[in-house]
Amino acid sequence: MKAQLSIIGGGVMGEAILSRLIASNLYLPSDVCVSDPMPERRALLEKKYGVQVTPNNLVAAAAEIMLLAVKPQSLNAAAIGLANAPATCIVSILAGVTLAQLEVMFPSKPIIRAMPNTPAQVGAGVTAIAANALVTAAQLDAVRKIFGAVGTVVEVAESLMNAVTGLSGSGPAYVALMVEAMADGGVAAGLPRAIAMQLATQTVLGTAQLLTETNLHPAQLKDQVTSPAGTTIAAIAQLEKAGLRSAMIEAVLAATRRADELGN
Ligand SMILES: NC(=O)c1ccc[n+]([C@@H]2O[C@H](COP(=O)([O-])OP(=O)(O)OC[C@H]3O[C@@H](n4cnc5c(N)ncnc54)[C@H](O)[C@@H]3O)[C@@H](O)[C@H]2O)c1
Ligand code: PRO
Repeated sequence: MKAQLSIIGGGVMGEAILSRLIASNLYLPSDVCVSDPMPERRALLEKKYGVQVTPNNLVAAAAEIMLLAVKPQSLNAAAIGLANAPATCIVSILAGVTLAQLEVMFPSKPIIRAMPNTPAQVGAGVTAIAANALVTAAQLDAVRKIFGAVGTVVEVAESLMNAVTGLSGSGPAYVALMVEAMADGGVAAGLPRAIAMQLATQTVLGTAQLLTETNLHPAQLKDQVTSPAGTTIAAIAQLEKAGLRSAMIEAVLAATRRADELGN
């Protein structure tokens, strides 16, 4: 059952990446093997995507690219026996786990550390990647294509990967919290829940699109919305009083520190 790509851990992120790789035809289902100890996960992934599945990581590891998608806390258990696995290139999406740690587990292997995020499920993710010195240009290109199928890809110095984790890796949760709170505000002001959710999500989506397409600085965008003595400045005064900006900065820093801890 030699596969071109193996995914060790078929959970939320493993499936998010898998689903887009199959949908975009980058890999045929028969070229992918997913390893997971949970029979229900294996059954679901086999049925939904037609990929090979196995409970045995070593079987899955006989692939050209091995994507590690287990929790950092499961890495030691998952890596047992994989050090001499024939996979040519190893890709890890584990928060906090460094290239140096992976190089101890997988000596003399080309390794790429990556940090995607959950909008990958709809092809709108962003993934940062950092490669060790043994990765060839062809391998880097193949891994860029994998993450390109789930969104945009940026290359960063490995020293910045925990900051990436704190910002874009965990970021979808911050935005989801904000959408939920904005919708709650709308409901408090009398809107039906479904309409409040539609207005909140489309406002976030549209604002992100506007910033991306126009290259406007966020402060310019804010000024365009904010009329003198109008509604927006009344809201902004409340957000500043509640320390929204400082809370967001501290949140990203806390997540970055937690990624540091997960790597220790
Ligand atoms: N969820 C996110 O937003 C996100 C974003 C970027 C990176 N990550 C990283 O991706 C990794 C996976 O996160 P997730 O949210 O998909 O977790 P998850 O718990 O949904 O998936 C992990 C999967 O690994 C399987 N597993 C456990 N032990 C295993 C073993 N020994 N061998 C093989 N498989 C095993 C589990 O059964 C589970 O299906 C984490 O390291 C996390 O840091 C997650
Ligand atoms: N989810 C993982 C965590 O919370 C890593 C980034 C997003 O640890």
